[in-house]
Amino acid sequence: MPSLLKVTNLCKSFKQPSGLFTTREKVAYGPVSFTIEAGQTLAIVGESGSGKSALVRTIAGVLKATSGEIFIKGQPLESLSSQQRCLSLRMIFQDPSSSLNPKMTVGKILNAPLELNTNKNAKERSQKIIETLKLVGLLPDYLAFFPNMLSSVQKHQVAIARAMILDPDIILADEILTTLDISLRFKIVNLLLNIQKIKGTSYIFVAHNMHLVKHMSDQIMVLHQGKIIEKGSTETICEDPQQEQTKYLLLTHQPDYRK
Ligand SMILES: Nc1ncnc2c1ncn2[C@@H]1O[C@H](COP(=O)(O)OP(=O)(O)OP(=O)(O)O)[C@@H](O)[C@H]1O
Repeated sequence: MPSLLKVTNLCKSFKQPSGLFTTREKVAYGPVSFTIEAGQTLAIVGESGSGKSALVRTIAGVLKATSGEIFIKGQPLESLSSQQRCLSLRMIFQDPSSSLNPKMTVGKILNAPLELNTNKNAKERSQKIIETLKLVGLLPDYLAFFPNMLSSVQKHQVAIARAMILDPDIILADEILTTLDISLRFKIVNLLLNIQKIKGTSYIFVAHNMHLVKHMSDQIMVLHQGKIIEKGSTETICEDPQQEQTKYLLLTHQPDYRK
């Protein structure tokens, strides 16, 4: 049976000006290969500029890969319609304060993907919206709220609801916890773990905080200057890191780390 997500030799480079009339290729990451199965969580970690965001943005379809392939359940991602992609993969962006349209109510924000990607009628959409709000721990009262009426954690809950409303197989989350303080981070992590238990969703997480990564991921992939320098089960990577960069990441986020 094919893997839920298979990434093969994926590369991304950007053209950058190097003189008045010349450009040069700047490699953001690659070649990168990995697989993820249903219900698993992969954490992508690495120092700033190592290519984490560019990688998840490519998988989400926001960036076009320079080379390499992405397969969902054995099918090339490019062969899927935009509707099929949305039903397979949804992205949660870094800062919900800027990714939620301030002019739309929570109800409209959650209705939009259903209207665009499903054949549900108004009643079915309304039921799905209420069910999804419940899944993320919000009451139906929030349907009429605008984003500026929500606390930062509630904005995260709505961003997660917007990603979950189509019941995707995979959620891509790019440093979604950085704007929250530590207790709220754990609230959101626990919410995501609970959703995973109920729905079997797979997550790909870009994260800096190794403590949270340890708490919620099954696999860790460490990027350094666009290359995978270490990859394995969370337990193995955290207990026996092989690379200096991995040890440094663990050291900076785990005061009790002694290796
Ligand atoms: N749109 C772009 N145009 C040109 N170069 C880019 C672009 N986006 C990213 N890069 C470059 O690609 C490399 C990887 O960037 P990326 O944002 O993926 O790193 P990151 O690991 O997510 O960093 P951070 O943790 O700071 O978000 C960097 O050198 C960056 O300057």
